[in-house]
Amino acid sequence: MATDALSVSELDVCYGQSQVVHRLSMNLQEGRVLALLGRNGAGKSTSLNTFAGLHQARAGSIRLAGRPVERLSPEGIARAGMRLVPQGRRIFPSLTVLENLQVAEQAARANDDGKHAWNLERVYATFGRLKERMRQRAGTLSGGEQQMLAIGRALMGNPRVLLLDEPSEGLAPLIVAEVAQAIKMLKADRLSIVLVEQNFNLALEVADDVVVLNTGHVVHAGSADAVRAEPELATRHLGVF
Ligand SMILES: Nc1ncnc2c1ncn2[C@@H]1O[C@H](COP(=O)(O)OP(=O)(O)OP(=O)(O)O)[C@@H](O)[C@H]1O
Repeated sequence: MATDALSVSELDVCYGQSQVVHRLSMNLQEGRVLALLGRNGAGKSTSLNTFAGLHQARAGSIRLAGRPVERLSPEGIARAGMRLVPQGRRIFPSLTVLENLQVAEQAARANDDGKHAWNLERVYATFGRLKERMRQRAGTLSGGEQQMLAIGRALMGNPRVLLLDEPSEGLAPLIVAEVAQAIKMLKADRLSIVLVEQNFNLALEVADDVVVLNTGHVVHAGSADAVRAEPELATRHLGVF
């Protein structure tokens, strides 16, 4: 059987004495999108940040294409092929679109193996809007364009796994549809994606697999098809939908 792109096993994460993720296990197969859902405070961002090395897990393992990464630094994990697009996007607002992408490119090339599957041209081909706006300061882009730029920056590092933390946050419905399109394109490119979302409809539109967290515990895991057929499987844990 093929090795999973990302395999998380029995992960415990704490802030001080307070445990916020309990024995989280999940597997992401290559070229698939796994939606990690849950109410506010369920532990979704904490989980994603732990995968990316920003928090140390108290216990458990995180394997990227079979390789344990839970002891690596965030930079080491990024180099190994897993990139986080954080909540709030964190682009450089005073730099242009092009400069933002170039900074990401330089950081990636300083320590890679010479293979550049993603480059400026390919990012522009994927997100035409970024090409149109390449001389514009990133801080003046719309929310949706900033999200595309944040994803573009991550792609410049040639990830095999992308971690997307609430990409639709604060975006108008039309723009959310563009984000959904972008995620589908990346999936068609065989990227493997963990998507944290409050937007249930967006998540179900693009996901293959669904994991629902409630106060840091997995309360549902299964195929997105099953949730599409019976939304109640997930919605009863999500409250607001
Ligand atoms: N730096 C921190 N120190 C202490 N507790 C934290 C910290 N960050 C988050 N928490 C707590 O950990 C729990 C999980 O938070 P987390 O941000 O992972 O949830 P989430 O599911 O991503 O929710 P949201 O959608 O609101 O971002 C919450 O109870 C939160 O208050």
